[in-house]
Amino acid sequence: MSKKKKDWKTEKERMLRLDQDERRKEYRRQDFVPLEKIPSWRQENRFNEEEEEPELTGEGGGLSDKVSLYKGDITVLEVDAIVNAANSSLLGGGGVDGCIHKAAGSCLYDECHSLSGCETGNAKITCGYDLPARYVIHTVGPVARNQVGTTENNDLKSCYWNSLQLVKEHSLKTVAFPCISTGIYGFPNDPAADIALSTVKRWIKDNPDKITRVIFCVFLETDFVIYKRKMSLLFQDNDVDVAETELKEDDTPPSPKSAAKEESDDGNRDKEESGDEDEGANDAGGNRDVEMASQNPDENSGSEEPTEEKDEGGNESQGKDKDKGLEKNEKDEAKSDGGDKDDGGDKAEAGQPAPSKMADDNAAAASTVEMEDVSEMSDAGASQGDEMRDPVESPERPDVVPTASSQPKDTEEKKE
Ligand SMILES: NC(=O)c1ccc[n+]([C@H]2O[C@H](COP(=O)([O-])OP(=O)(O)OC[C@H]3O[C@@H](n4cnc5c(N)ncnc54)[C@H](O)[C@@H]3O)[C@@H](O)[C@H]2O)c1
Repeated sequence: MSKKKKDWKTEKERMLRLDQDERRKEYRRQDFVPLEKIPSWRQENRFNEEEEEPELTGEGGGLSDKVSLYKGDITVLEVDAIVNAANSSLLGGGGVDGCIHKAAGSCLYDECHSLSGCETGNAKITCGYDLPARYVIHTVGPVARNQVGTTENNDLKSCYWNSLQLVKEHSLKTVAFPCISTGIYGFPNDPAADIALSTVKRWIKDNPDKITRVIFCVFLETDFVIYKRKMSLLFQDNDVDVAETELKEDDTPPSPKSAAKEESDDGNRDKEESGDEDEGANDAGGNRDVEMASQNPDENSGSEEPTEEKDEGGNESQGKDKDKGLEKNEKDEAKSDGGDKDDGGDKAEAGQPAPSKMADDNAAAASTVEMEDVSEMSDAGASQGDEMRDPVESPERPDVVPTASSQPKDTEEKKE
C-alpha cells in the first residue's frame, strides 16, 4: 500500500506545534546531533588550552560563545534552522541541497515549489519537516566559477546576512550554515570563508541578544582548516577586539546592487547557471525521492523592512532591497571608521529571477539523475576532530579579495 502523500501546509502546522521530544520521534535519522554536543568556539579552545570556564559576558556570552565550527553533515544538526545552498528554482538539486531535500522528505519540495524560486543573494524559509532542524532557510549563492568580483562578493554577503535576518524575524536562536557557493558554484574557499565569518561576526555584533549560536558547518577538510585558522583570529576573545589585520575582513554588511546592474548580471548569470546546471550537474529536483550522490567527503567532492514580497504560499522572502537597517549600518560604519563605503549605489530590486532564468533553472532542476543514498554518510564533528579526506583540491584562487536586508515578518508561526 503506497504511503498517502502528506499536504505540506497541514504537515507544517503540525510539525511546528510539536515539542522537542515529540519531534525527535519523527526525525528521519536518529543519529542527530543536539546543540549541547556542539561546543562553542570558546569552549573548543578552552578545552584545548585547559582554561577555566569563563563567566558568560552579556546576553548569552560574547562572540566566541556564539559561534561554533562543526565538520560533517548539516542534515543531522538539531538546531532551529539549517541553511541550504540552493539554486534559484528552489526545487532541489545535488550537493548539500540534495542532502537536505532527501533528509527532509517530499513536503520540503512541495513547500519550496510554492515559493516561486529565489533570487541570488536572497533567502526564504520553510519548515524542516523530517529534519532535526525545525526550519530550513534556502539561500542562493553566486555562481562564481573562480571569477569573483564585487557582485559575487556582495551576493555571498547577502546570503549570510539575509539568512540571519530571517533567523531574527522568526525568533530563532540557533542556525547552521554550509559553505555557500564553494561547491558546484565554484566560489573559492578561502575568500568565501572571509565573507562568511566577517558577515556573521558583524551581524552578531549588531544583534547580540538575538542569537545563541551560529554554526559554521564545513564538510571538506580544506574548509575545516581554513575556518579553524580564520576563526582563531576573528573570534579570539569575547572582550578583546581582535586586530583583524590578518584577515582580509570586509565587515560592511552587504550593499544592495542597482537593479540595472543586477539585470545585466542576471543575464550573465543565467548563462552561467544554466551552463552550470547543464554541465552534467546532477540536479534532481524534478524527481522528489531521487537518491542523492553520496556526500560523504571520503567519496565525493564535491533588516529594516524591505519591500514585502509574497508568493502564492503567502510566504515572504528576504530580499536584497536597500534595507534601512543595512543603510544605517553602512552610514554608521562610514561615520565611525571614515572608510569609503561602497554603498552599492542604487536600490536593488527585490523580486523573482527573470522568467527566462526561472525556466533555465527549472529545466536544470527537472533533470533527474540516479544518485546514491546519502544515509550512510559519515558525520564526524569538528569537536571530535575526525579526519575526513579532502578529495577536492581548492581551485586556483583569484587574488580578488571579496571585499542584504531585514526580513519582512514571515506569515509562518513563530517558534514556540
Ligand atoms: N555539488 C553537486 O554535485 C551539485 C549538483 C547540482 C546542484 N547542486 C547544488 O549546487 C548548487 C549550489 O552550489 P553550491 O556550491 O552553493 O552548493 P554545493 O555544491 O552543495 O556545495 C556547498 C558546500 O556544501 C558542502 N556540502 C555538501 N554536502 C553537505 C552536507 N550534507 N552537509 C554540509 N555541507 C555539505 C560542499 O562540500 C560544499 O562545501 C545548487 O544548484 C544546488 O542544487 C550541487
